[in-house]
Amino acid sequence: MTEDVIEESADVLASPQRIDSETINSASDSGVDGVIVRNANKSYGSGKNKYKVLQDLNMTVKKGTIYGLLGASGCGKTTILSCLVALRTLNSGEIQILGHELGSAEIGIPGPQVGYMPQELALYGDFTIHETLTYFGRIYKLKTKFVKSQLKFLSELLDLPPSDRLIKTLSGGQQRRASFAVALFHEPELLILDEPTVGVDPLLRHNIWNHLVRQSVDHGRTVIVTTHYIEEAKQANTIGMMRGGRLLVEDSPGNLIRNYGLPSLEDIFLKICLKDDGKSSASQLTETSTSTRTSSNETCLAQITQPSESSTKASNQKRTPDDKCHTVKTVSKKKRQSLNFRSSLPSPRHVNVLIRKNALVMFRNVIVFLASFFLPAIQTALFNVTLGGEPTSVKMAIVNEELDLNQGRFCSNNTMIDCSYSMLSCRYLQYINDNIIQVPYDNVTDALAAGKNGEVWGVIQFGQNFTEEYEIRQLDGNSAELENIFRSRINVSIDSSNQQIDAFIHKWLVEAYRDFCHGLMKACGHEPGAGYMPVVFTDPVYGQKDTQFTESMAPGLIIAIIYSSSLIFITGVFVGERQQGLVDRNFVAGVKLVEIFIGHVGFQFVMTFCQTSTVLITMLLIFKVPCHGNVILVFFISLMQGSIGLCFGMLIASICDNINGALYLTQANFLPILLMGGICWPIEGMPSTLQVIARFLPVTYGIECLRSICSRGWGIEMPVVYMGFLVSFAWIFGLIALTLSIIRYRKYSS
Ligand SMILES: Nc1ncnc2c1ncn2[C@@H]1O[C@H](COP(=O)(O)OP(=O)(O)OP(=O)(O)O)[C@@H](O)[C@H]1O
Repeated sequence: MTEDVIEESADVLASPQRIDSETINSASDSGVDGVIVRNANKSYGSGKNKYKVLQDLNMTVKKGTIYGLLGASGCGKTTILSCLVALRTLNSGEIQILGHELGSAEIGIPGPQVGYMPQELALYGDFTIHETLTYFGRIYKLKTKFVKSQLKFLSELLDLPPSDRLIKTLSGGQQRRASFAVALFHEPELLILDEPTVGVDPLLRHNIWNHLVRQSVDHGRTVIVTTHYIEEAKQANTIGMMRGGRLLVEDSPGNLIRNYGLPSLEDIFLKICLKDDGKSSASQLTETSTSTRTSSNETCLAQITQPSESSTKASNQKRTPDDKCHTVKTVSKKKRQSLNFRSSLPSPRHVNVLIRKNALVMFRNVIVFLASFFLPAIQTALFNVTLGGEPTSVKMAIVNEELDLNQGRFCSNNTMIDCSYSMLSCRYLQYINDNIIQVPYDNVTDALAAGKNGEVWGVIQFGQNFTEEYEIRQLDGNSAELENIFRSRINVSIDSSNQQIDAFIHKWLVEAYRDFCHGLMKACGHEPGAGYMPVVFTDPVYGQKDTQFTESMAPGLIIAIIYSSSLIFITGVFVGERQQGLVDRNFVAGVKLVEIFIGHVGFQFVMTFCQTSTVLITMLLIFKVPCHGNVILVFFISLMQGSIGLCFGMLIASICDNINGALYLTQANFLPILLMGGICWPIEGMPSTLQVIARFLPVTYGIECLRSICSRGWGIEMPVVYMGFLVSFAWIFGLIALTLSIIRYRKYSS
């Protein structure tokens, strides 16, 4: 979400369906300023798969009371609770909390005014209980002393294990109690608890309910609680019974028992459900709900006067809620706008707490931490060690038909120094690189068969009178006959299944011929270069002759490694948080989604900074890959490309709801970049349409920029270099804007 909830409230205020001020005032005047839900409708899915979960639901919770929401599994309890804490929005209908429309800046929901316990754990498994509460304490801006006393109090109340135990090591029941402690911890005005007593033994359940009653009676706090243990809900002031997204009845337990003449709430619920089954007309339903609502309002009014005089006094002294509401309601429009604007800005304190949290989560996962820190450097080292080296021990079959021992034609070692034109085949073979192992074969047929069997990489063949034919060809020059040209050739046949080896054999044999010519001309007193082809590669414009493969690949590899490391880690972390409900819990605690975004990107940026440093140290200092340009520019363009990876990772994480989908998209994103970004193959070698697409990839300009700095030594004044920086900036800002829009859209369309 780009702006916080408070800003969202502006939309809600403008909604034509908002509760009119008369309703607000009358509700407020009569003391009904806890939670009011009117005509709530909510659907999931779209098109044919769209189905209604809440149907014209009305709910009235008086301030300072406990409201027990009962209903079968899947009837929509969690959905309405998540709407109350602003995790989801209604399709239509109104919600008022503590006298204000949900989302308005004054009520602090999401934020410190609400304590929310979701059904799932939604706690950081690698945190201890103490760290968990301290983390939320910082989010709520609580004093250390208060945090300590609450930790002690809640540990006793909820029978929590020692506070230095990691959440992930607790039993299911203990984890739920720790989650409950987080909801109670900051003593919020409104408690929204989704099945808090699941997995809790009867004695503890009793304590929990006692605590909730004290919270409502002594402190005037409002509690909405769902439970599957119907009978324990008797301790609530009001019970709402839900079925199929509708509230069938809403009344005090006493009234329900009296009116239905049944001893247990379970029997009453059954009876109401049976009655509901029998009803067919919608008007009957409306009638029931209206009458029960009226009686509920009366009961709650009676109950709100129940607290003892002393406790009421105490609570009034503490905060006089109505006064507070009144004061806030009269805030001027200008002040409200400035409040909205200020609240929409990310809070540096929240961002700081989130970054520290992310660091702690990372350090607790030692393997992930080490991997994210050292993996890029290890990949770089691997690249340098494995790539670029020349192949060795490449076997080539030699079929030399010049050899004939009977005629004294054999190879001797001193053929390289004299000018005699004898056994030139042997002379040439001595110039061949040692990387080639020469395996003699008697005839071409056997040699080719060995090549086909994979025993050799190719065949080098000389004709019977190679030396004589070679000499004639030299003497005849331009008038050499075609037959003579054929016989004076060195025939080479290579297994081209491996392009790299093919290219190396090709290069070595051509080099050997150049050296052979050079040696022969020199020995005969001629100009050494006379026998060689006249195309000469003089000093290169940039780089050096025979630029190493690693050197030419390095810019692309540096960026690919930094980009992909940043992308993968941030995607995994953020999707994981979302899947575990941690993002939702933070959001309800008042953390804006933009702060969560900054928290992740901020922390991962530090990691990207370290990764960029280790990759460049490995590449430039350890493996001494030459860099002719400014190293600071090299560092910054690499860091920016890593930042694009971070932002792309956040974009993927904001789209995907599960790790598998995120991994798939990460992979799908990485491969085109590797193939089309000019890392593996020059863009100039691609079809023209692909060249255009390649230019739109996030790394293409960055790689070109880095290559120009490293290999050409260019500075920021060169268009290729500054374009690399500008395009990277544009990608970063574009991705941030897109991600924040998606986060905002996805939340408010859920
Ligand atoms: N995000 C979602 N997308 C689609 N359907 C959903 C979503 N969340 C809930 N539902 C469906 O909406 C219905 C109501 O779900 P909800 O979680 O509100 O029920 P519940 O009363 O809280 O159930 P339980 O008591 O089992 O927790 C269920 O059929 C559920 O499958």
